[in-house]
Amino acid sequence: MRRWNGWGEEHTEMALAADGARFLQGVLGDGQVLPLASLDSVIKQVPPSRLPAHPLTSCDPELRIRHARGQSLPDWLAMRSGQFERFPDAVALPESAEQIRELLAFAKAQDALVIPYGGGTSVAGHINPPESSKPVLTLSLARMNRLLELDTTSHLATFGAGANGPQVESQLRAKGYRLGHFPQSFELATVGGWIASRSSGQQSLGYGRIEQLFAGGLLETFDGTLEIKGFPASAAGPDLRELVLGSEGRFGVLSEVKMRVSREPACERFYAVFLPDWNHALPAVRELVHAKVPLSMLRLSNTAETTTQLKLAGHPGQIAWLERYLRLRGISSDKCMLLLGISAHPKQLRASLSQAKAILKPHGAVWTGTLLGKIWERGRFRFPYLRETLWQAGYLVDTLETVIDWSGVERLLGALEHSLQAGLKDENEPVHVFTHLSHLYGSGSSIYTSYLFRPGADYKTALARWQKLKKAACEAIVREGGSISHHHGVGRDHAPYLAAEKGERGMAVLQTLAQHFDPQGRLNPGALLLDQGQMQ
Ligand SMILES: Cc1cc2nc3c(=O)[nH]c(=O)nc-3n(C[C@H](O)[C@H](O)[C@H](O)COP(=O)(O)OP(=O)(O)OC[C@H]3O[C@@H](n4cnc5c(N)ncnc54)[C@H](O)[C@@H]3O)c2cc1C
Repeated sequence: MRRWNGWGEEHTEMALAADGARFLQGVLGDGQVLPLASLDSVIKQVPPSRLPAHPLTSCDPELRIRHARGQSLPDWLAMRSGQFERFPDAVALPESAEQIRELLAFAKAQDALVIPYGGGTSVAGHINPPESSKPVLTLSLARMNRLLELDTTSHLATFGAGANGPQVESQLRAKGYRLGHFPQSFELATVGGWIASRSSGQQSLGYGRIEQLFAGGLLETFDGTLEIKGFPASAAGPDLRELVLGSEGRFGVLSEVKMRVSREPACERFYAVFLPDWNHALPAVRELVHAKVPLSMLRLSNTAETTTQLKLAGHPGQIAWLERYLRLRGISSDKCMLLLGISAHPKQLRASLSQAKAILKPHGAVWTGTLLGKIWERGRFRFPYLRETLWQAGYLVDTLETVIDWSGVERLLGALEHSLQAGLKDENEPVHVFTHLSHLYGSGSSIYTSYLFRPGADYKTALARWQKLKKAACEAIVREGGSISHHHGVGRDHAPYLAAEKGERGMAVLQTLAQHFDPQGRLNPGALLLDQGQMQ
């Protein structure tokens, strides 16, 4: 059973090693555990639905609770305190495009708002019912999760847009294929949600971001179905796929999506490499991407993240042994860990490996084989469960991400980390901050920063601390010329910062598109674009 107030399956946990707990206590002080509201107490708060009964909708209070919030930190604070503020009035779980169209017609007739819902893993307030006098219908794609067609000649797979990561990959694997989109939220996030919020998977270096994987599909709108035909490439004017990518449920509901798939790789390995410090590590990874070495993943942790990861990993004996070995090889406390993935035929794997080794050697790299890579691979979708463990230990964790050209990476990273480290100085409260680069391009890189802090005495303090940190970090991103999101999307939390990136004319184009698809502003208002009330 999925947790109603947090991440993932109820009985899955990720332990925090004693060494890790001591480390956190050292950097942040004693944890502060906040009390949890019970599901029963929240069920009692759910108001009567403002929507009439419909055969395709349910007003069950628990279902409404389970679709009321995503996975951002303020969502967690709302769910755990029981202060949800708002719930959808009804939830629908359509099984076909026809039913989606019927539900859109119902919403129109009832003057209701509609929130398309994939896996509900948004970390930017995408799927939270907005404050409105109108009733809210949340439309979950969870039942539209099948592989509908696999064209093995063209390597194209058509899915129901509600298929989540395991459903996508297990149906493809049975036929020897792979999509290769592995966001950390893989367990719950859906292919429709990936497209609608421009997601990026951990192996985007090899498989591409979602925009490279999305070939076409069907968008159900108030005006009928928009069919986006997929071609390998086309010069026939602007590409309509771009209307859907990042549309965040504002223009319509994706019912079917056609994805570019590959054969399962014959061989896949993840290697851990250590570099002496950030000044050696950054040019090293830049050189790797500029040389276009066929790799499927690069993930470079800065010194603070490397230290934190090794402390939280458990196995202190093995880590001490690793650190002794690295010291002997000239790598000490400033070290940066690089995880490098290759997914290929064994011959290609050997060639990529030797090319990567030749490039990294002059930068002082020490290779430690595949053991740490295997540990990472086994736990890659379990890390989100650590958030639960940290909560229980009395610490909050959140992440921020952005992207910028290589010439700005160091500057933006420094400003972002500083904004967070200094963010609670007025309360004399420490914030533990660390960063990695995990989506690298010829022209630049994403920057992914995690920050841990204590909630304070109550939920109000916790939320105020988060708001302060988030604002400082978003302002630093905008000031330094980064994008407000590399892969989490805009949602409601980042919407105030979008205009800085798109400019006045760009925003006008997006508003016009929203107006075209949804003249009455029913589809997910407040996400992506600030709506009239919020702009005043
Ligand atoms: C622990 C954790 C780790 C994460 N790691 C990553 C990561 O590595 N990479 C990454 O890219 N993101 C990551 N995310 C963010 C999140 O998983 C992504 O934004 C994901 O793409 C959301 O997919 P979803 O199916 O859960 O969509 P939802 O959260 O349900 O919805 C997101 C947006 O898409 C719209 N939408 C959803 N389905 C449809 C549809 N069928 N038609 C039209 N609109 C639709 C919604 O209206 C909403 O605006 C992470 C989140 C968490 C909690």
